[in-house]
Amino acid sequence: MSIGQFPHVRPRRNRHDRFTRRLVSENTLSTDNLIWPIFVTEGTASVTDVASMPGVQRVSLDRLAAHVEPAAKLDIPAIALFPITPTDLRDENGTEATNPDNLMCRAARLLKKEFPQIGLIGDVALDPYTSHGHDGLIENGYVVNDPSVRILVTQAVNQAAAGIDIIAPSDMMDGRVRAIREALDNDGLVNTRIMSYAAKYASAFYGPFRDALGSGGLLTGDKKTYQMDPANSDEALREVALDLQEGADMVMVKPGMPYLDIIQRVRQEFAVPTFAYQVSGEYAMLMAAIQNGWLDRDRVIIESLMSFRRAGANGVLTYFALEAARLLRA
Ligand SMILES: NCc1[nH]cc(CCC(=O)O)c1CC(=O)O
Ligand SMILES: [Mg+2]
Repeated sequence: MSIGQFPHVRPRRNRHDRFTRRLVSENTLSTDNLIWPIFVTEGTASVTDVASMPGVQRVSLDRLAAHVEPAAKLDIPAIALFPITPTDLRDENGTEATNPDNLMCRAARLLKKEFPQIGLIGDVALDPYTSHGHDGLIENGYVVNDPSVRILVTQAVNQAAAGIDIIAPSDMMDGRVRAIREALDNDGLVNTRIMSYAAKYASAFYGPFRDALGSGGLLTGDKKTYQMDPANSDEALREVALDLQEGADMVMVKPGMPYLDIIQRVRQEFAVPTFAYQVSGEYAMLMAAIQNGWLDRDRVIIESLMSFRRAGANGVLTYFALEAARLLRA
């Protein structure tokens, strides 16, 4: 490959100046790679801060268009919606998940009308709606699979009918991708895409998100009987293979930076559209250091997002999406 060793070979030559660095650069990060997660809440004229996620807010529907406007201006391709359900609307069975007029569906209808060009990604799982904070139904202390899937299917079809373009099941029940695909197709929603949270780990990095949703305090026990063990890697490939067989159009690995190895393996093995979620805890960690002046904000945002691209991700769900898009435009 090379003609010999130092002093003939000097890798620093290709870093000598900006033009050469540009020419030899192997990966790119652009606004095309960004998906912005958004928290929506009931009520009016309500914009509240998420304490553990500085800069992230929960917004009521009357404020949603104004909130999303900057993303439209920056040409961010898609946003991911997460509804916050008031405690009195939560129950054991997550009934509100199947209400065709729930907050998520209303948000979808509103945004489709206001910003038809922005892709809408809908989270499908029961945790925003259950009194126990789990992603599925509980029987005898166990999150049961098949009955949960039946509810997720209704939830997904309602979301798609309301204008969600990409259904993103984050629940980790077995077989839900096939069940959702069949139900969508039966309803003629053949172009609704599915981005499955295929390899989702039982992670401590979701803490701030559960604060944002108000499901953290409600959660009984942990999610280890359905989310993956952080020790496992081969299992992620089996999970992804199954979701692809079941009809997933895109797959996701979550969390992000602590799982770059998984992203890389998935991308190399399957060569399908692969997404990463830079989750709430990663955001909180970076923001805490940024706010202390310990990390350079602009550089660490771009570097952290570039790491996903290097690992092989097509795109990243990131709470930094607006900031990143601004930096990339500058
Ligand atoms: N269906 C739950 C869900 N969907 C997205 C996140 C986490 C996102 C984040 O931490 O930013 C979670 C948390 C969980 O599994 O408890
Ligand atoms: Mg699975």
